[in-house]
Amino acid sequence: MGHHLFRAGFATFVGRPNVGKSTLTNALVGEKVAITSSKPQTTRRAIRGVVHHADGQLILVDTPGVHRPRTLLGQRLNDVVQSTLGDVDVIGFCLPADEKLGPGDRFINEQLDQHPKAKKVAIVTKIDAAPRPLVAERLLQISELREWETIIPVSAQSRIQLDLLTSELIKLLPESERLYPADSVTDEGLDHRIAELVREAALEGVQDELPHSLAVTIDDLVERDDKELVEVYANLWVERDSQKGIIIGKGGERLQEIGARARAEIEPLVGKQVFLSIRVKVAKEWQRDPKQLGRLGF
Ligand SMILES: Nc1nc2c(ncn2[C@@H]2O[C@H](COP(=O)(O)OP(=O)(O)OP(=O)(O)O)[C@@H](O)[C@H]2O)c(=O)[nH]1
Repeated sequence: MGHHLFRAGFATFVGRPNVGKSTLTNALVGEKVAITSSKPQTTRRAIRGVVHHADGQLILVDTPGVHRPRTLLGQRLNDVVQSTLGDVDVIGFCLPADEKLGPGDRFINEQLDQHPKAKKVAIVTKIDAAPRPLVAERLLQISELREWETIIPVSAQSRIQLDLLTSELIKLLPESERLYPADSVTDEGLDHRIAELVREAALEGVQDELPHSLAVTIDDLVERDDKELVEVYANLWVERDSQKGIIIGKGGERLQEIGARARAEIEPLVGKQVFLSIRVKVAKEWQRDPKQLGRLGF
């Protein structure tokens, strides 16, 4: 083979909550957490990860779940989604193999019409969780939604067709030199990564109602000169006093568990020992209040 085209560009995954976007992103990027200080001038978007491939560089951009907004938070998230979608080379619409096409999917599909420049790929997720005939039926239904560049069935969990997905996505990117150095995986801010890890730790094992009412902010990150230690001061926001009780637990037991779990994830990330302080605070009805939302970074 002679001349070898290199491609690079941006893609984002959209889809209803829980269809497997995060799992797929992590599976493609290959590392859950990796930090690099390099920041190309090409983008201000939230980079979730960079997939390096012989033929190109696929930069995955984060989008919060597109859904029908019920609260102000939902509305804000949708605005973020819209501005991200206007900006990427490829949109991967994730639809789970093990669930029927629903009004939520059709709503998102209609939203995609507003972004004619982006190439659209249907990604059928979780094919390990559905019998073959059902996957086939789903593929047919999805093919009727619109003219896709391609439709690719995958399983992030069982690592089925992930390489194919990567190379198909790269084929749709513009010809370009590398946009990121070859060793970078993600450049998301350290504060943000840490906040996410605290949030994940807090969500482990809690019941349905709570997750949407949780937000984490980082007040301060202090790198100590006198020892190999980073001090992290985090706030964990809930909406109601009752939720505060649930998070803290009897005698503070749950909060301690959350801290220990989060610390175990943060330490490899910063490469040092971590002192983690988590304060649980109540921001009443924060999902509906613009001032609070601003403060929590939405
Ligand atoms: N069987 C199976 N389950 C999967 C697969 N990928 C993800 N899941 C599960 O589906 C659930 C949702 O996955 P996420 O990756 O969090 O979904 P998401 O679309 O990022 O969800 P939001 O963050 O709410 O938008 C989790 O319980 C995953 O373990 C897969 O390939 N196969």
